[in-house]
Amino acid sequence: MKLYFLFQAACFTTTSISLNQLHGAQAQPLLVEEDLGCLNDDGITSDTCRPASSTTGDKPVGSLLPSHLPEPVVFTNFVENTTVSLSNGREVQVSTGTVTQINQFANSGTSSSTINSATANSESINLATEFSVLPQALSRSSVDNVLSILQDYQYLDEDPDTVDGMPTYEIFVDSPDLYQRQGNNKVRDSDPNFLPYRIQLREKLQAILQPYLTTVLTPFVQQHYPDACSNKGPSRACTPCYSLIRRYRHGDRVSHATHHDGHAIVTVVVSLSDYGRDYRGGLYVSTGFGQHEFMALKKGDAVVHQSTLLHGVKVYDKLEEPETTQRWSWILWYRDSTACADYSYEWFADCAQRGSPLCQQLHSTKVGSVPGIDAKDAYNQVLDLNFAAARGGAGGSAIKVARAYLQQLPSRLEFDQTKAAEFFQMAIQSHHPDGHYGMAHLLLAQAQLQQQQHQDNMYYQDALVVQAVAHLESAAQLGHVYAQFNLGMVHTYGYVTGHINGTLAASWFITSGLPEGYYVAAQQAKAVGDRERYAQLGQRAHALGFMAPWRKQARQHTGSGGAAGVDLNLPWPTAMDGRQPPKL
Ligand SMILES: O=C(O)CCC(=O)C(=O)O
Ligand SMILES: [Fe+2]
Repeated sequence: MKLYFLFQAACFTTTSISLNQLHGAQAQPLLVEEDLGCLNDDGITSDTCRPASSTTGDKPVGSLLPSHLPEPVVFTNFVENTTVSLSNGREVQVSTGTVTQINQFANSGTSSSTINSATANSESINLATEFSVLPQALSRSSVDNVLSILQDYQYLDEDPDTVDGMPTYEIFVDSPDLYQRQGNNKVRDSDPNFLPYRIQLREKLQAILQPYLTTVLTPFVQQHYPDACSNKGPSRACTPCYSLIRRYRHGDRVSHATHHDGHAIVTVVVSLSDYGRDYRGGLYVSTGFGQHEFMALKKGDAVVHQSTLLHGVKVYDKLEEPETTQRWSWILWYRDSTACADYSYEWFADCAQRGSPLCQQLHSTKVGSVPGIDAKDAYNQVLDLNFAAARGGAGGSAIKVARAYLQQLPSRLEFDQTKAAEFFQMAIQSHHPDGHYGMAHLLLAQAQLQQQQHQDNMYYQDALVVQAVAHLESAAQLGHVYAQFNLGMVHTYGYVTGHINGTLAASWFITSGLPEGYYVAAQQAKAVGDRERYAQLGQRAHALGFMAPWRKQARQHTGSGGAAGVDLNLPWPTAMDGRQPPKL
């Protein structure tokens, strides 16, 4: 049953920014088209509505367990295996994989009328992208030599990552501004206590790695992407401007949220660890329906891709000796300039013009740096590009437009919750988990508002809350860590189910892998007197940046993965016992 309900405009004094934005004086009625089964037409929960009858798929809402999350699936869609001769006479084995993003509403045209009207002008949808795997691009002995240099190095960088705002645990081997990082976050590169050793370390690493760059990886990149990398003249040849090594390890960083490498015309990732033996999971590509499929990379295998590949990292513990799980990777970000100048404003301009939604999404992040562009022009282009991209099925752009309508991102768009919900729904159709998270936020804010109006403590099982939790469960299944964290809140406070389940809550908090998740789980362990678990979880929270002076701000910049404007603290109505989740 399709029902419409309104967000009522009201003024509340509240410290929550999101609530101010949702309920401020400028709030308009929000028309959300949702299958909200048990709501009356005026948006009030009917007495007969109970969450037991509410389901996501065939499971009651509130029943999703971390163990239901998909086990790591290995990517197998390789369409070609060939031997490529490089211009220097070397031969390399290459397997080509393809990934197609699938957008249901854009393809079928049968979904809701609001969405169709938003996409009426969408043209052909082409979100396919490919990548190459070069098995054994580095010899195992070279990899072992690299690892022996780094294995015991205790002082990797710990600055906040631009994708997920957690400590990077990486070290740059090379970059155009390696030793001019004063004022930025790579503090150890300008600290005399660390610098002399780092210089030596880099020399040793370069001695091993540079020959592979010169003879295998860069020739392959230049040959494989002629238009991007070799046809623009000698000074515009693709060059490995950034070279860094990153560590993932049980107990500290084990993930890197889903993202596009918009800053690299080509990326090469070389695994320095063995899939299966050292770790499970690892580097994944995000496939058609938003699932993650993992590259079963062995030591020395390289993956080569461009910015259009949606990817991330999630390292799962080994089944045996899980505490020894680790994965190291060598990452190269190429630019199309031998001087490492930034021409990224050119990279996606043409394909964006030709109507590729992904290029439009990526180009929208670059227009501000087009030489000579004035601020107003740039602003309008960013908006147009994101609208076009969203309508073409690029979920990341749909999310940005939605957040702009909520004024969670700077924008001159009028505050409009109906539009925001429409674009969140579009993102959902593109299998972007942030669409679900955004809907959950809107629904909870609505529930919180109604609760305040009605002075009613029964909102923990309100249909709005049920629907929000259903969205959180959908997002959690797609790997959304903020949603997983908030499922921890659901079971800590008994939302929807009416049962407090501390064990399940802790399990969700830990599954999120967020420092805040480990912190709350640590507090729960402390509350039940489990000192050992408290210490262990607290240590993990600390290793991921909890309490670091930059963490909160980094979280605001990165959201759950590289895009600002999403809050970990959802506007929960008060729970059945009158408590409310803390704001972290
Ligand atoms: O560590 C990896 O395998 C890849 C990391 C990554 O995607 C990145 O740093 O952009
Ligand atoms: Fe990446």
